[in-house]
Formats: sequence, C-alpha cells, structure tokens
Amino acid sequence: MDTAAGRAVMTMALEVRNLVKRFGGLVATNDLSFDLAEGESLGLIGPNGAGKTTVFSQVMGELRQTSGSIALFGEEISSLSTAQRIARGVSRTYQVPRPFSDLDVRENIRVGLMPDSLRAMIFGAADRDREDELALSVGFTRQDLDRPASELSMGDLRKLEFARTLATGAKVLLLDEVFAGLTTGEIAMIAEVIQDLRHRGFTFLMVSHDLPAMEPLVDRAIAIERGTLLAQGAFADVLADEAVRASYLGVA
Ligand SMILES: Nc1ncnc2c1ncn2[C@@H]1O[C@H](COP(=O)(O)OP(=O)(O)OP(=O)(O)O)[C@@H](O)[C@H]1O
Repeated sequence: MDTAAGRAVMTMALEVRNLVKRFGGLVATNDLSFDLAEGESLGLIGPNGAGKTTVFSQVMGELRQTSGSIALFGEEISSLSTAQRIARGVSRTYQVPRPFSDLDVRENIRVGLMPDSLRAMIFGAADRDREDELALSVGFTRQDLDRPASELSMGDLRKLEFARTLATGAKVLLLDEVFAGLTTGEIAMIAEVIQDLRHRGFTFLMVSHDLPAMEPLVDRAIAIERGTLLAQGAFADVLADEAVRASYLGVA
C-alpha cells in the first residue's frame, strides 16, 4: 500500500472493466468488472459453464475479449500476447495439469524458468539451485526431483503446476480448480502451499468448486452466472446472497 497526499492508496494488481466475451450468440462474459488488490486473494465462484475459465483465458490473453479492458499493475494489457503478460507478472494454472510427461520434476520447472529453455537444456545452462528451491517451496522432497512427471500423483502434478507457474516470476497467480481430483490429504497440502505463498505476498484469483477448501484461502469472493456478476464481498455473505443461492446452490 502507498500513501499519496496523506491518503492510503491501494495498488491494484488487476482491474477488469466492463469485460464482454461473445462466442457467436453466447455471451460468456457479460459486462464484468472487478478489482484485485496487490497481495489480495479473491475467490471466483459460479456454477458449471458460468464463465470462470473464460475470464482466466482473457486475463492471460489466450482468448481476446470482445470489449472491455484488463489492467495489470495499472497498465492496460489487452493488446499484449500471453508471453508478454506473463513477463509483466501474471500466470495461471490449468484445470487439467499440463506437464511434459517425459521430463522429470526439475526439468518441468526448468521449462517455466527459461524462455529459451529447450536450448538451455541442450547446452546444460540450467539453474539447478533455483529449480530445486522452487520444487521444495511447493512441497516436493529432494527424492521427487528426478521423478518423471508421468509417475506423479494428481497431488504432485498440482504442486508441479504451482512450481511452473512460480518459475515465470509472476506475482499474480490465477488458480483454476487446484483441488480437483485430490484426496483430503492432498487438498490440505496444497492449501498449505497457497497459505505460504499468501504470506510471501503473492496475489491470487482462485476458481474452485470446493467451497470449504477455498474459504480459508480467500479474502473476498465474487460470484458469476452466465458471465454476469451476481454478488461480491465476504465469502460467507456471497454464499448467503439470494441470487447466488438460487443459481449456484440450487436453493431459492
Ligand atoms: N471456445 C469456446 N467456444 C464457444 N463457447 C465456449 C468456448 N469456451 C467456453 N465456451 C462457453 O462459454 C461458457 C463459459 O464456459 P467456461 O468454461 O468459462 O465456464 P466455467 O465457469 O469455467 O465452467 P466449469 O465450472 O464447468 O469449468 C460455457 O457456456 C461454454 O460452453
């Protein structure tokens, strides 16, 4: 937080304004606006098909919005490529982890660390200490580092997604369904990784259908349905909102 002219000014990590995404006749994002302050953790909830992943894809530039704006640390990023956005500090995980199966844990992290990673791998110019540090910071043990990704459990694949996302140097992390397919023990492990990253100042926008797992990890929540904002505020208040209950939880 900065102070300007004696007033506290929040630094906004992400500002989404009047975002619209149309797929033909379908409006997947409908005039959606929200802010994410630096260091904040925001939960994005909504029923299947509400448009959560589409929001992530637009922030990352994997999908171009129909209209509206997206600013990262105060700068408009809508016209930038995905790689340029990552370089400016935003990165995402995917619902279905996307590791290079034939590579081991350390090598998978290397791909995230270096833009010219293939060349670096061939010529051996790797920063092993950094790779190991990233892997250990998300809960891998030293024995895990040489294991091929194809042998990892879903919990370990999620950890690898984290490490690869962190390897980009991004400070704003978009987490898409990080608890999906995990055992209770794995959920607790991933939650601990997220809490640790929050204490280290990372900013989060998080999508999860596992509301009890998400609640302690977010400062605030927004709920959408058919791409439209239904409610925002404290997690409990959003869940108690009538429109949210009707749409998301199926109770009137
Ligand atoms: N590339 C696309 N082309 C056409 N329609 C799409 C495309 N991507 C998403 N949609 C549609 O946009 C809407 C929002 O989808 P999206 O995947 O963002 O929802 P979601 O909230 O992430 O859903 P879930 O919780 O099931 O992952 C859905 O109706 C979906 O079918």
